[in-house]
Amino acid sequence: MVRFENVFMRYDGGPVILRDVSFELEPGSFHFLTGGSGAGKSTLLRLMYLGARPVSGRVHLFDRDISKIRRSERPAMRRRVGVVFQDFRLIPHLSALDNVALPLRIAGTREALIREHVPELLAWVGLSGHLDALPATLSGGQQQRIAIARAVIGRPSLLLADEPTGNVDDRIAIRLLYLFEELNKMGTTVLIATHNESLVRRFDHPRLHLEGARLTRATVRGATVSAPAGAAARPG
Ligand SMILES: Nc1ncnc2c1ncn2[C@@H]1O[C@H](COP(=O)(O)OP(=O)(O)OP(=O)(O)O)[C@@H](O)[C@H]1O
Repeated sequence: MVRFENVFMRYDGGPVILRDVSFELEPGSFHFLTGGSGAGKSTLLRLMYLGARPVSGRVHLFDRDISKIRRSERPAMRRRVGVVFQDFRLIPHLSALDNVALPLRIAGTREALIREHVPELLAWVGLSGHLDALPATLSGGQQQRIAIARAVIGRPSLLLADEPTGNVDDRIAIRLLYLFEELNKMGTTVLIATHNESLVRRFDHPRLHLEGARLTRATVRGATVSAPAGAAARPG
């Protein structure tokens, strides 16, 4: 689904953000991505949704080396990836319903289906009373839930969520995690970047952890940190 091989990443000659990072996300897997503020979590996600290229090393998405994907192919590949951005990136002049409906409309889904499924999902995330609201009239937590609904509505092959519960209380955070788990059960590969340790410990999924520009893979419930995640994949 996603494979990093010896990836180095820095911005414009700045400090190294990712150093020799190698790992693989198997299809259908569910991982948390943890690390302190500035550890490079968003950068790692950016490389996966074709928002950046590594300085060296290779990133494979859906079995394609991202450096070899033609510009014309990018929109189709991006459509297979649902992204919850840390800053939401909602379209300000569209209602909650229309923001969430957007990926379906782009994919040509029938309007009748959109009118059925989008309100259902918005109700699940607790926004049934806000279908026609513009993002600016909603709280940060409500906007975040629209962003999540938009990312999952098309049942993407890969879901990348950057701090998706950063603006909601624990009760809603757990409910959103259940939503991601449901999506995962239907086949979506999920990677969630988060600072929320209690959430990581509550849900039984392995974690990838960034520290000092290196990636490690931890076992269930984040109990022990083992060898670098890519160790097995490296030659020699
Ligand atoms: N577009 C950019 N240009 C230059 N530097 C950047 C850019 N994006 C991120 N950085 C820098 O890269 C480093 C890693 O940032 P990144 O956002 O990936 O970390 P993070 O782990 O997601 O942090 P947080 O948890 O605070 O969101 C930081 O030092 C940041 O300032």
